[in-house]
Amino acid sequence: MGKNSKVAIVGAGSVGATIAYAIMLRDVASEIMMVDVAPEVVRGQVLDLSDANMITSTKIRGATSKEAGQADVIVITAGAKQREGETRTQLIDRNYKVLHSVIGGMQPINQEAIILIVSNPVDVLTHIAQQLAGIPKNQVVGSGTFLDTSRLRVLLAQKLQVSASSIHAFVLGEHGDSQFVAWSSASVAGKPLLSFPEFKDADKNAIEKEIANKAYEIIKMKGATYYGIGALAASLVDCILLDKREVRPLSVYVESLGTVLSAPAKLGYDGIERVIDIPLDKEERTRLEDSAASLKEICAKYQ
Ligand SMILES: NC(=O)C1=CN([C@@H]2O[C@H](COP(=O)(O)OP(=O)(O)OC[C@H]3O[C@@H](n4cnc5c(N)ncnc54)[C@H](O)[C@@H]3O)[C@@H](O)[C@H]2O)C=CC1
Ligand SMILES: CC(=O)C(=O)O
Repeated sequence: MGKNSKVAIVGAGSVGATIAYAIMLRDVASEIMMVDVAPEVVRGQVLDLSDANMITSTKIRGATSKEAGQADVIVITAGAKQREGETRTQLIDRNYKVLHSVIGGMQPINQEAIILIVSNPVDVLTHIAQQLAGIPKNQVVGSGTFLDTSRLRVLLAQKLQVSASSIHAFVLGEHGDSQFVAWSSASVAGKPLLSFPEFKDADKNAIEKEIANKAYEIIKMKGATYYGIGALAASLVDCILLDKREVRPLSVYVESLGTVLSAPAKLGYDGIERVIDIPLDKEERTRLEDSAASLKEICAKYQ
């Protein structure tokens, strides 16, 4: 743990609190500051989370937006969540306003900070945050399709009976309905995934649908998703604070497509240090371009 590794979490709802909890259990931050427009929620979450302080050194407290703007890592989870059947992009009008007020309230933001956007629609909000934050673009990143990729690897791991971390496969594009699986580059130990006998008759479309629908399914059953993103976002915070340079599918600006969407990117202390141009076949390239076009159309309304 760094001596002064301060994390701010703006939005102390289910996702914000779960990320805070996962960061505390990893013991990688010296302090977590929680911020929300609802002061009672912050007080309640801080009291509850502080009960874990016997087994973690990460201190937790409520803070102002200005204090949050001076953190090393600022995680934004503020805003509306999907209701049953609602898409992520349908949240844009509400969450654009929230993002505007969150970023405005933190100004001037620490020039060295890394901002991690989690609120949805995450790719569009990351693009907007890159324009509003006043810090270099590569220091503003979204959690993107990291969650979908985890869902995919867990499912593939069950089919292959290997650990999910031994599978190299990415969900790319939008963290949303136009996402796709980069099957042509998926592998285990360098062997193409689709050449394994377990995948000989696999219905790739059905797997893609299952991954893309998982959030809708969970929301239908319990109203929200937060454990998966909590664990994964905490691992991204860890990756930044410890300069791990892991390659993760994150919402980043892709120069060749002129927009923000998920691509494999190297994440470390300085934020996004490199975006990797993953090999895609013709169909996957078309799906990436289609995903970019749909995101650009939404972003254009908020320039
Ligand atoms: N990127 C991803 O993979 C995932 C993203 N999400 C997204 O995370 C967001 C949060 O979801 P939940 O925590 O379940 O919602 P929630 O309703 O439990 O919490 C949202 C919190 O944001 C706060 N808030 C609203 N406006 C604010 C402002 N201007 N400043 C500070 N706080 C403000 C609310 O008071 C509330 O406490 C949603 O947009 C959801 O779609 C959720 C799961 C996965
Ligand atoms: C809500 C959301 O974005 C997810 O669980 O994928």
